[in-house]
Amino acid sequence: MVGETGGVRVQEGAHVDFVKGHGTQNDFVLLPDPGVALDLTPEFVSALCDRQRGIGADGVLRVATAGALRDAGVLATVPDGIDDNDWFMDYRNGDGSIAEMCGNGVRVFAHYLAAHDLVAGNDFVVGSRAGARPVVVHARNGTHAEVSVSMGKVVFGSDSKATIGGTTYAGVAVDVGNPHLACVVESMTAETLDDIDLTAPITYDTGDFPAGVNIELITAPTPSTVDGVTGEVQMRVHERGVGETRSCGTGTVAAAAAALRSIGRNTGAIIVAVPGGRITVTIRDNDSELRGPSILVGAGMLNEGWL
Ligand SMILES: N[C@@H](CCC[C@H](N)C(=O)O)C(=O)O
Repeated sequence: MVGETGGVRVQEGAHVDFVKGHGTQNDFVLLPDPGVALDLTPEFVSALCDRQRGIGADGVLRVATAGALRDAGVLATVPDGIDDNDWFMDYRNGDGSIAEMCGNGVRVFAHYLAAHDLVAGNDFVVGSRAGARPVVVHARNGTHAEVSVSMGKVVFGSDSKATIGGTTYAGVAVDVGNPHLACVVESMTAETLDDIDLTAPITYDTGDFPAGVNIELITAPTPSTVDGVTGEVQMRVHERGVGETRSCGTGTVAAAAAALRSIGRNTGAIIVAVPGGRITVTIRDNDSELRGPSILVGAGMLNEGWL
């Protein structure tokens, strides 16, 4: 038997719990759904993420194991490197579209798992459509955590460009499991970056990015004052499927790699300052790492028929 809760078909008698969290103010609604009872239609996800008629968020993270998602037909197969019993971040953008990976989301997801004793220890794998993402929860309580994520190898593509509100920015395609156009703008200052209108119309080369793209505008790196860190940049982002967000974890990895490349380096650590906070990204030859905060804001239950 199924009933309707907020427009979502669920087993009768079930209700829909949610948790709200954010990583550097990139915010998410987490839906614990171990039985994969929820049908995350684009209509439902976009209503839930709507800041007037829903809970409000940049994206949705369904919490279920990889095997359960496959058995329910949400995943065609479990990606390599992920076990059936691993928790899998089933990520949706605010417009309801599916994305391969979310770097801020995976930190919040890992914090939620650890805070709810759903994993043994602080060092475990989170599954994503881009593959396994090993995480370490360094310090946490039920509200705050510091989490690092191994984000895999960063792959550069071709040079490309985007036009935002009539101004064209040159950048480079960067694959961090999802697609990015990272534009390091030598002449840009923190102030001129602030002044850019990211609600203005945006065009990019759809030949380079047939599945859409996340676009980062980045200042040139300045030397860091933090020990062992190569440099610092400021970044703003326009996310595929969302619009401007106050942070994008995969975007900070793309930005750090592009910033290092702009000073002739392939590896190093960069602090990326975004409107929502600061993230440390380390780029290595065959791997990258994102380290930053997670905050679990609160929890609640969706009222039946809210949608
Ligand atoms: N905010 C995320 C990225 C979410 C996915 C992105 N919008 C896409 O469509 O690729 C992050 O923190 O990485």
